[in-house]
Amino acid sequence: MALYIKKGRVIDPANEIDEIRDLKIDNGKIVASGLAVAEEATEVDEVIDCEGMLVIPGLIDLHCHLREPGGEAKETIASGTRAAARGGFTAVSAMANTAPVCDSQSGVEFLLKRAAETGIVRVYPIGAITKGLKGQELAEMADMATCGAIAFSDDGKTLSRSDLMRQALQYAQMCQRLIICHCEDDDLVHDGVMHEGYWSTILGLKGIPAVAEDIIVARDIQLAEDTGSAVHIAHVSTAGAVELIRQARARGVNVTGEVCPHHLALTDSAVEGYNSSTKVNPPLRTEKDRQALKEGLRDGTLTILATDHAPHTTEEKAREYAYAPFGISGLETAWPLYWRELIEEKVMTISEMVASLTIHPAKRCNLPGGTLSVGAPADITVIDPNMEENVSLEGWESQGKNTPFLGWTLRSWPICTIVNGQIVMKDRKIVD
Ligand SMILES: NC(=O)N[C@@H](CC(=O)O)C(=O)O
Ligand SMILES: [Zn+2]
Ligand SMILES: [Zn+2]
Repeated sequence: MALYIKKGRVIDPANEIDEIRDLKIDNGKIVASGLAVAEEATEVDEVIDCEGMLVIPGLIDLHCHLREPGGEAKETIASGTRAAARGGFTAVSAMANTAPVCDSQSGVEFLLKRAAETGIVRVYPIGAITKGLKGQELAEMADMATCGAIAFSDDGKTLSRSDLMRQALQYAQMCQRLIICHCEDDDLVHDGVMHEGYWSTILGLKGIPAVAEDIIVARDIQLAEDTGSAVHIAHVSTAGAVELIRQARARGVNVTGEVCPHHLALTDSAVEGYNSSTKVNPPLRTEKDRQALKEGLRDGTLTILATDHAPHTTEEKAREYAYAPFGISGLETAWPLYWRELIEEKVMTISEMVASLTIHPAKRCNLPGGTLSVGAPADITVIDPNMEENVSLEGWESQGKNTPFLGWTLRSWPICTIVNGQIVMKDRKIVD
């Protein structure tokens, strides 16, 4: 039995395709792509009529937190990958800040094994840079790379010691892996809980200055330049960081940066009301920063869109603002938020936005997928660009209900997610 995707607007940036086409899927692969391919379908085949829909490569999230092992009350690989599928993602990479930390071969193997047993989208492990994320001793990076770690990051924490970051960059280059940097100077962050500025003063909350981010972004760029290694800046949130990345790229440093939906859609004014769902690392910044992120995406300084999906329990987020954990549950609202901020605001073309969620992250980490080429794995997402939906917890798959977007009416939603030729989400519901 084959699966046909009929008459969708196929957008495949890697192949410079943007036209109405059919796709044929068989044995987990795209086997044909063209104008009247679906006409050969017989009764035994399945045909999805996609008139008026966008058919794009499955979305790839380079930055999410699945919490398993150790944080199963917040999320599991099962619930997190269901949230991913509902959000149109066919692959996610899982950060290492679990308990225990994913800092060894057994950690990577555990993740891959659990993902094979319970995950419904592809899961790629990111190994820790330092043992236990403690920032004191390098983890066994080469071992982890051999058994499947696609990149290394101490995300959740800044690696303060520049000597270790330098060594990590050298090792990562040897094992042809990317270092992903969480950039916040710990001393400047201190016990801040939101962006330092007008709103932190008004609200009486301790601030995190923008320069806390800029300073570490500058350091990591300098270290990447010094070692000739590749570096990727996670969750870029400040105008200063965008400018540093722009200048570094112009002089040939191998640096990329990613942007998260919440930093595009919200500013620090959203903290008014003390909704702890707005508490995130790095914090929501100012309008000037938000516009700088958009300009960075527009001019190609920032090439990757990621969610930084960071689920927490309702109990933890119910604490007072200062004591609630940082993080936003982002997989299920990412696409329509990007759409609102980047397409409706005419920052990027649809094809450019799709590239930032597919071929760019795939290429950066040497992952399969990211295209709709004949012969490629059939990881495909179908989007209804006109569907309007209110963000609500009805049908929400992530265990983390910590979203600041409840009640927002958003347009353009994923309606079908196909992983390796299998339909895992249809009509906004997981196919069990
Ligand atoms: N982004 C967040 O606010 N939180 C992340 C950690 C991180 O991405 O730095 C988490 O693990 O909860
Ligand atoms: Zn981080
Ligand atoms: Zn993160």
